[in-house]
Amino acid sequence: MGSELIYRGHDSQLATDSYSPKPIKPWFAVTQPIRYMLREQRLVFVLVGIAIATLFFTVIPTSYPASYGGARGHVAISDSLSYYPVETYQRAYNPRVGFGAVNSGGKIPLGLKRKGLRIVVTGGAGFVGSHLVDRLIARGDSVIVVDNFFTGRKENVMHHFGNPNFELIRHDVVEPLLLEVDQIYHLACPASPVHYKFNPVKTIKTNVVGTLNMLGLAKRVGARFLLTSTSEVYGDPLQHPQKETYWGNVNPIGVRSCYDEGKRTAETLTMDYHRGAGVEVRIARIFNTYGPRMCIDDGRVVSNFVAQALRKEPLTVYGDGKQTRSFQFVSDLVRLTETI
Ligand SMILES: O=c1ccn([C@@H]2O[C@H](COP(=O)(O)OP(=O)(O)O[C@H]3OC[C@@H](O)[C@H](O)[C@H]3O)[C@@H](O)[C@H]2O)c(=O)[nH]1
Repeated sequence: MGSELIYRGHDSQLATDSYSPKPIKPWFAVTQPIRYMLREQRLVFVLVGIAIATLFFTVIPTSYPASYGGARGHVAISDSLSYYPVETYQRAYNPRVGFGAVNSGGKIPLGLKRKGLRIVVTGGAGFVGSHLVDRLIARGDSVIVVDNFFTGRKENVMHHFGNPNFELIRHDVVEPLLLEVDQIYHLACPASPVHYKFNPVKTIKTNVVGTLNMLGLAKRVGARFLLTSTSEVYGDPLQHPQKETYWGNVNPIGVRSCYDEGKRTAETLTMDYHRGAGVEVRIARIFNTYGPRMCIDDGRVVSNFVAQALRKEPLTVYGDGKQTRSFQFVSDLVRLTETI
């Protein structure tokens, strides 16, 4: 039995001896693809192709609308909305900057969508604010509404509840607030004379302290800031229609001055943050606006007249009835506010 085992061992040795491994590839087989690339200037063509592709994706601007990019231009807008065409403050580098440079340099390859902005809208549950929120969400941005619900209503923004791009915060802008955002639309303040005269000290505090807080936030996070001001900065104007260069005729101690002077101070603060701290700003002087979601008890002339007409009551004209106003529909206002 033992010899048999020895014999088998010989067999297996023989089998091992007869094994012939694969011959190792010669060196030229490894270098063959490289030689192939080097022949007939193929490598040159590959490098030129890479260079063209790089140039195409980095230098050629994409086809975004002009309203989203580039430096500030003078936008043609109606008499009912005015603003200061302040120069764009160009930051050295910020991948999440606002309208001014969101797509500068055409860095977004073709076929990719614009990245949505993070925007806070103060007073976003109000009449004008809620329409602006609708617009911003429709174009793909993420919106945080900040509202104390003094005149704003949850019903105005309820249709966005459950949308991941929408958040609602009950907050009064006279208290500081820290949010990481790209843009700030600062609308928070009662706008109807009936409402802003209800608590005049609170009105001027909202306009001064509230605007200071929001400008401080804009400076801190590098956000673009838009102030909704008012035609009332012209006071009892001596020029008709009022040009942006007109400085107004305002009574500093009148019953409307909490709003008029409050908004004038808010404009001053806005320009000082722009000049002194380089915050990118816009100011929209909004005239008398009407449209859906306006409260029936808003107190302004359009809602008052509509309510009285529906009740078949005579329309009440205050004073001598010779006063004039510029009126605009809310969707026109929102479209223009978004553009500037
Ligand atoms: O029932 C009314 C209400 C108002 N009026 C008159 O209609 C004119 C318009 O008054 P409104 O109350 O609608 O408001 P105003 O135009 O004075 O200001 C409004 O427009 C500009 C916005 O920026 C302000 O926020 C807003 O208050 C005023 O002369 C007012 O006296 C009436 O004759 N009857």
